[in-house]
Formats: sequence, C-alpha cells, structure tokens
Amino acid sequence: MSINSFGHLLRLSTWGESHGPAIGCMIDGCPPGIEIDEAAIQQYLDLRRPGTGKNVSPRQEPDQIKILSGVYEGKTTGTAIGMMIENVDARSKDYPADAPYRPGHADYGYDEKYGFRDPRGGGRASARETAMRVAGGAVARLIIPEVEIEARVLAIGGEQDETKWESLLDSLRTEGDSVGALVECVARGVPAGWGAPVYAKLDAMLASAMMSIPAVKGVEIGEGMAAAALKGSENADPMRAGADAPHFEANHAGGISGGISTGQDIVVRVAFKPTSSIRKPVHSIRKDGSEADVVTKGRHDPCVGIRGAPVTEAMMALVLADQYLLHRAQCG
Ligand SMILES: Cc1cc2nc3c(=O)[nH]c(=O)nc-3n(C[C@H](O)[C@H](O)[C@H](O)COP(=O)(O)O)c2cc1C
Ligand SMILES: C=C(O[C@@H]1CC(C(=O)O)=C[C@@H](OP(=O)(O)O)[C@H]1O)C(=O)O
Repeated sequence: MSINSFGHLLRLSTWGESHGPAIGCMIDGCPPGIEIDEAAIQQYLDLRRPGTGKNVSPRQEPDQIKILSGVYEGKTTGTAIGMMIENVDARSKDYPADAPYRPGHADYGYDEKYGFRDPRGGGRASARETAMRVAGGAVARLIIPEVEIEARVLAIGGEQDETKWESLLDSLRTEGDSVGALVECVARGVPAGWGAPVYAKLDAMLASAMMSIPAVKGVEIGEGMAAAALKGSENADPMRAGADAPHFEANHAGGISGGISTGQDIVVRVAFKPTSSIRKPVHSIRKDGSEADVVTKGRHDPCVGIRGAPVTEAMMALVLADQYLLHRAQCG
C-alpha cells in the first residue's frame, strides 16, 4: 500500500479540500464489463451527505456524483474510474487563518508537518473527503455483488438504548458539545479463503482501513478487546459438519482466522471519538505559540459516528473487493 492510495489491486486515491471547488477520486484496477451508472454510486452518497437533519452537520451539500472516466456505454472499461463532486456550500469565513488550533482536529499536526495549510473547514483533513471513499466503496460493491455490507450505530456516548439518543443529542447541541459513538459493520456472504496468512492479513487490512477514517480511535474484530478476558473454551468457535460448508457454533473470531476469511460474517466494530470542533471553549494555542481558548464556529456534526457508519461500509467494501481480486489472481 502506498501512502497516497489505498488497496493493492483495487486502488483508491482521493483529492480535494473541504472548501475548494470540488472533491474527487480515482479508482483503478476495477475489472471491465461491470454495469455501473451514477445512480448506483449516488444511493450510498445520499446516506453519508451532510445537511439531512438536526443530528448531522447542517452544511448543505447535495454530493451529486459525476463519473468522468473509465465507463463506456454503462459498463466499466477496466481503466481508471475518475469521479467528482462539486462543493457548493462552503462557508470559509468561519475559519480565520489565525484561529487557535482545534485540539483533536488536524490543525496543529498539519502545521507542524507542512509549515503551511489550508485552514478553510479543515482543508484536506475535513471528513468531506470521506464522500469519495463512499463513491469508491460503491464501485467496490459492484465487484463483489454477492457480499452484503451493513453498518449500524450500536451506542452514542456509551448509551446503547436508542430511545435515549435523541434527548442526549438535543442537550449536547444546546450545550455546544459533542459525543462519541460505537459503530458495527458486518459483511455477509464472504466465502472462506479471502485474505493472506501473514503480514497482509484480512484483519490487519480491515483494521488499517477503518483506522484511516477521520475520528476513528479504536477497531475491534469479532470479540475484540473482550477476548483478553475470556478462556480458550469460551472464545472457541466450535465447528460441526454442515451440508456444503462447516457449521460454526459461534463467531468470536469475527469471521477471520489466520488472516483468512472463514465464510462466517465478518464483524468489525469501530469507535468514533467525539467531534473536536465544539462551541464550548477549549484551551489552545495559536501558530505563534500564544495561548487562547478556541470556540469553533462552522457547521459540525454533533456525533461524527452517525455519518461515519456509511464510511465504514465503504472501507469494508474496498478491502473485500481488493482481497477478492488478490485471491482470484493467486488461487483462481
Ligand atoms: C463523517 C464524518 C464527519 C465528521 N464531521 C466533523 C465535524 O463536523 N467537525 C469536526 O471537527 N470533525 C469532524 N469529523 C472528524 C474530523 O474530520 C477528524 O477528527 C479530523 O480530521 C482529525 O482526524 P483524527 O480524529 O482521525 O485524528 C468527522 C468525521 C467523519 C468520519
Ligand atoms: C462537509 C462535510 O462534513 C464536514 C466535516 C468536517 C470535519 O472537520 O471533518 C467539518 C464540517 O465542515 P467543514 O469542512 O466546512 O468545516 C462538516 O460539515 C461532509 O462530510 O461532506
């Protein structure tokens, strides 16, 4: 995997800043002859876009996808698929260049690394970029149509009872604060045998993919962290003979053992931290080192995990389509 693209045989790279004219991606390595159109991509973008309700960023972006290359007469040609979305609702005045760093966002790190950055809406670090991951993920899904991928929010601010989420988010909005979330992403229909036994293990690829999503601070596969407290007898996934494939009596491994899929559901849980851009004052410093509290304006998600869920699906699809192509190349 190179630093600027994601994947081995199916490679995604994205471009664009949150307040620039547009964002886009190139997805290379997609097999030829797959039926595709903009509607097949748009349906997933509509699940992630901002401006759809009070619990997500109010920035109004229709996220209308345009396919620019790699498709002819409704089918993929096997060449690089280029796609783009115009940014139509940036409000850059909310981000003065001399604003104190937002602790937890990328401002300080980017300045330390590059000495210079686009401060408008987080620039390249804004999760606006994840729209193009979702577009790439939609292409990946078409490569593996037999795999069904679905993510859902399991908890908001540690609360698993979803009837309490609305009032929790309402009071946070009033306070100008934010909250974290736990998301679970499951892939069904992955056959046994995808992945690799050492280094590029399927679980390692998934962990890297999920961890590359902005605001993700934890990734678990199957039993995950809880496995550390179990006995071998409790954590085993006992096997019985089945008609066509083995029948597993449990799935503590999350569908992966030895870095290779077992044919069971692949289960990944992802911890999203609370949004760092909040209206409550936080101690910070400016680029010149002077201290100042930061109070972030702009339009922000009160709980990034809500719109993060479709992004986890996209990363799952990209990893699995890539692993399918690798498996087909090596084992036929
Ligand atoms: C879908 C999505 C929406 C996000 N929206 C916001 C937001 O409105 N405000 C914000 O400060 N961070 C938001 N984030 C998180 C930041 O992009 C992220 O914290 C920042 O880039 C720093 O990266 P890190 O948290 O991975 O270290 C969002 C993340 C995702 C996945
Ligand atoms: C625009 C989107 O989300 C943005 C993600 C984001 C951030 O800091 O990650 C900050 C906010 O916008 P801005 O970049 O203008 O500060 C969100 O609205 C989007 O997801 O399409």
